[in-house]
Amino acid sequence: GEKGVKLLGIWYSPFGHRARIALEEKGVDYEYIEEDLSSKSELLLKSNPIQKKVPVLLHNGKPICESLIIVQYIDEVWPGKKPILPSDPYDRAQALFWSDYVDKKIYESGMKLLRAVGEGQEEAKEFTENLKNLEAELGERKFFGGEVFGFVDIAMVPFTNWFYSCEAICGLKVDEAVPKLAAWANRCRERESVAKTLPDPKKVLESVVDFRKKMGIQ
Ligand SMILES: N[C@@H](CCC(=O)N[C@@H](CSO)C(=O)NCC(=O)O)C(=O)O
Repeated sequence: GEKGVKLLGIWYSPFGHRARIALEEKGVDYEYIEEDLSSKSELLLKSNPIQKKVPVLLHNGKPICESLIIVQYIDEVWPGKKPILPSDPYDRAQALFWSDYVDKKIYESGMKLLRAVGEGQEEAKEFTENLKNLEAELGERKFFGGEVFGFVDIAMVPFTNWFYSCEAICGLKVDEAVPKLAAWANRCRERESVAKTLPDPKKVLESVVDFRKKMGIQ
């Protein structure tokens, strides 16, 4: 296996899951290091002094920060099998557009929903609309990469772990709202790289409930 590959992460972070799924897809041996964000390690502060966030990939002692940049780096350093980003410039641009969409629209509206006070109907509506745009982009394809489980698939699949919490907290039935996207999520979750990386959605719900309690959200 590859010497000197470490990933700093935190168990619940969809951003860290992206990097782990990419490493697993490429068959790269790596050491996973769980971070404690309540008292950040020297290694994290030294490796990512600007953002002080996880994930951080350490490759031969050199840090790479930001999850989508880490995935792109992994794709370039271990090109071998299973390309993650398309080689065609136009397809690449579309992949970067939709992964950015996940980062901005899906993540932010999803977080607003998980933090919603009361029924969260407005937040659920916005989150659902954003999911519908993704579903339209997927269309009838197997993956966002077409036949290939690629960059946008890796960018988005960790956030499907929030669907269970969305239903528990505000009754949003994602598989009814976006059935084709829900089917895509199930296809992805059958992959070993995803199955061994994503935590149990019930455990994620516990941490969301715990977070809401800490924030005094009813
Ligand atoms: N754009 C970045 C986001 C990483 C992030 O928010 N990481 C969080 C943990 S997951 O919610 C984090 O490290 N937070 C620590 C802090 O904000 O102090 C990426 O894609 O890697």
